[in-house]
Amino acid sequence: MIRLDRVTKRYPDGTDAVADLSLDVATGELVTLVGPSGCGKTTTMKMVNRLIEPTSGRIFLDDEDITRADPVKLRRRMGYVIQSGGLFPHRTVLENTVTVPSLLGWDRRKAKARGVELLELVGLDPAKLGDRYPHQLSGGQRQRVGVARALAADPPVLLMDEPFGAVDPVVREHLQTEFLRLQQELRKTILFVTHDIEEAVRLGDRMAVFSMGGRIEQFDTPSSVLGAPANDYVADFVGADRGLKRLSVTEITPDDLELPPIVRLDDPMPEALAKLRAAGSRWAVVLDDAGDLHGWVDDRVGTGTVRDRARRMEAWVPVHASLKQAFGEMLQHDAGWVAVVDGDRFVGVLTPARLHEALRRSIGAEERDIPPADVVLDTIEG
Ligand SMILES: Nc1ncnc2c1ncn2[C@@H]1O[C@H](COP(=O)(O)OP(=O)(O)OP(=O)(O)O)[C@@H](O)[C@H]1O
Repeated sequence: MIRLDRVTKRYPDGTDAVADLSLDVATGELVTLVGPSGCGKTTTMKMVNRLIEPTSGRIFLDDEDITRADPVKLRRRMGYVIQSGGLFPHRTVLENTVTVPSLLGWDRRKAKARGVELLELVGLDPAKLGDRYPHQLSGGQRQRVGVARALAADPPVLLMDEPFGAVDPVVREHLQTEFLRLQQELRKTILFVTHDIEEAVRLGDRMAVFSMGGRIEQFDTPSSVLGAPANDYVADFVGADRGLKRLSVTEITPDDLELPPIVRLDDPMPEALAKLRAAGSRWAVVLDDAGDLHGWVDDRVGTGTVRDRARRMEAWVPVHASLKQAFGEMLQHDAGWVAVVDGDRFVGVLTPARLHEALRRSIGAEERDIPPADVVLDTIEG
């Protein structure tokens, strides 16, 4: 747990970067700090690992007041990732990754094994990339090495300052997805600075919206910040396209899904077609012998078994993915629907119409403070 208690930072030239700020990050929680350039996000973060000393106030890590802790020892308990990756240019990827274990005096074999494990964890091939130098990597790869390095000594806390800021939007989204998956596994306590509202919404369990002078205007879940901005500043900052941003924070639930007819790979085609016709559907989902998702088959007449005609389904998302992920899959694969799976088990399909309904229900639930399932949608009949 990290707790900032009425922290103020005034720089020697009189700039008030942070004013009387209180904030807490629970163990295993990811809190995003978001706000315009110069609003004091970085100053706030750097006070936590004592790269900057607060003028007043106290900062706690668990129950320890770290305003008095040894900064070097403190930083070993906190991984730190910065925008450019901050890698040492004359050290290889593997050497960069094990910077902290080496400083801690781990023996070389153990440190190397840890480096290899971490590169794999962040999706880089150690055999291929471990001996390269940072300039021989893409921007996205460098950021991943930055994350691997921060995790090397398994610190309980991660401080991340615009870690995905230097890469293009497509790579950024990819890194965010992987990072979320990683965090589900690792459950680090994370303070994450960004000026990108979409990123703050997507990654944060809670988000702190800053205004100039290091003031927090709202500190709440992304869903609440989007649904019920605390004041005009926050409403302006989160922007008019709140509905679109809600796509990122609204999870798919089983109630959103349609259940098309289901056939098996070994079913004879005429039997499968009869099933389709009975259900009034143009296509069916195909499951394999184990009951896992294989793909789909359409209603064109054919002989043989479903196996001869079935096509693989490329567009799928795990249950509890966001509506935005589902929409992204549909666009990427030019698909009219996406399959939703729980592990390998097929749960149902999400169609564009159902996705739209789920989004409207999510907005209605937030506005009226009721569960999404209780929202009654008026529909204009076409
Ligand atoms: N060493 C310093 N001396 C004086 N003023 C400083 C110093 N460092 C930062 N500031 C000022 O403090 C304020 C907050 O800066 P900070 O870097 O924390 O903002 P930020 O929100 O992280 O901005 P950005 O998104 O642009 O990185 C700014 O007005 C900045 O100019």
